[in-house]
Amino acid sequence: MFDLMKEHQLQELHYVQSDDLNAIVAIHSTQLGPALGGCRFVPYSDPDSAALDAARLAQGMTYKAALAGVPFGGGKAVILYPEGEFDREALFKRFGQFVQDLVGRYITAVDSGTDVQDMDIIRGQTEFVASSSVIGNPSPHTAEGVFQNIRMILEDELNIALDRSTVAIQGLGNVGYTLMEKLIEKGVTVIVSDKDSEKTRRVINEHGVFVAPVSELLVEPCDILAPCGLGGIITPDLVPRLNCKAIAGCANNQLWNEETGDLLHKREILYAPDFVINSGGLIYASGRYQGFSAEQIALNLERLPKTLAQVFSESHKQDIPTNQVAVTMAKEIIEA
Ligand SMILES: NC(=O)c1ccc[n+]([C@@H]2O[C@H](COP(=O)([O-])OP(=O)(O)OC[C@H]3O[C@@H](n4cnc5c(N)ncnc54)[C@H](O)[C@@H]3O)[C@@H](O)[C@H]2O)c1
Repeated sequence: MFDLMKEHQLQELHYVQSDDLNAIVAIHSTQLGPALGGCRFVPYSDPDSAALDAARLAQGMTYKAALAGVPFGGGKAVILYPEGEFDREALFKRFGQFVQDLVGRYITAVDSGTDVQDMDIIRGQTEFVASSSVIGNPSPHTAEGVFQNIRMILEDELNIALDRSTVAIQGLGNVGYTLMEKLIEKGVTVIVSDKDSEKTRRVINEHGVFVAPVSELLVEPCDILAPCGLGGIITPDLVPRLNCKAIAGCANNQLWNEETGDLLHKREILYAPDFVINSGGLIYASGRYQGFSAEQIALNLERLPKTLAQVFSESHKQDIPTNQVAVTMAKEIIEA
């Protein structure tokens, strides 16, 4: 446990074990404000993998908040999937009490496997929750941020018009599906894939897009590969087989490790660090939590491609990988 905290520079790591709930909250930093981050509810092979995921995601949230200019730190919660039948309402009620016990050092929100109805249950137990059915789903804002960044990469970095470009999207969930719709609307050729065949059937029927097999999507020839499923999918072994010019998607922690960023840099594949481009949902949720107007939130969202352009510019200038540049920029903001 302490090794994990040291490796990911965690400020705090909280566990709860009860009949209704086994969960972990990782707080990476509260330097810029309370740690804000989603509550993930997906199956893990074992509790250690869940804790590792929470730690990595919390660290990413700190960098994301710093670069998005929001006054929050980074945290993440993971609820371990119960074996067999379970009472979802009781589980999220107990989780809400767990969040309340942290008295505001951690603020929760939706993430993979949770929805705004779950957040409403949590809200019954604590005020420290930045999502609800009234606030709505942050995912469309994440999708809009990723779309604006993809547009910037195509037009400014790759010199390719949107309607002459091809984007391959892995994962047609809350964000990936909306991103696909936005790209299609602008005339982009879209290739998609999802492990859930119901979702791919739906997009074939509704949009007639090309669906690649799950095992092939990452190596499909395209201008931009947009990972929108889970993290850790860009591995060192995959890099030599990639057929894209840039990688820009919403999934958190896309790179297997830091070295993967070096390999992408050497292959001249432009990597848009996930925590730089997927903060639209955070900007929205934190803005609503602070009582900002829709106009103010929209203005904050517009800044995202400028931040990414700054990361690319430093990476070109210093000849270092974009992931390293982005972490350095985030740390400078936090330290300042
Ligand atoms: N929702 C947000 O606002 C938001 C914000 C920031 C980051 N993210 C991150 O973006 C990613 C997607 O978020 P979401 O809310 O759309 O999740 P989601 O659970 O709604 O969708 C993920 C989709 O990806 C598919 N998938 C997973 N692995 C796959 C694979 N290997 N190949 C093909 N399909 C695969 C799943 O079947 C699912 O349809 C997650 O990593 C999440 O942490 C989301």
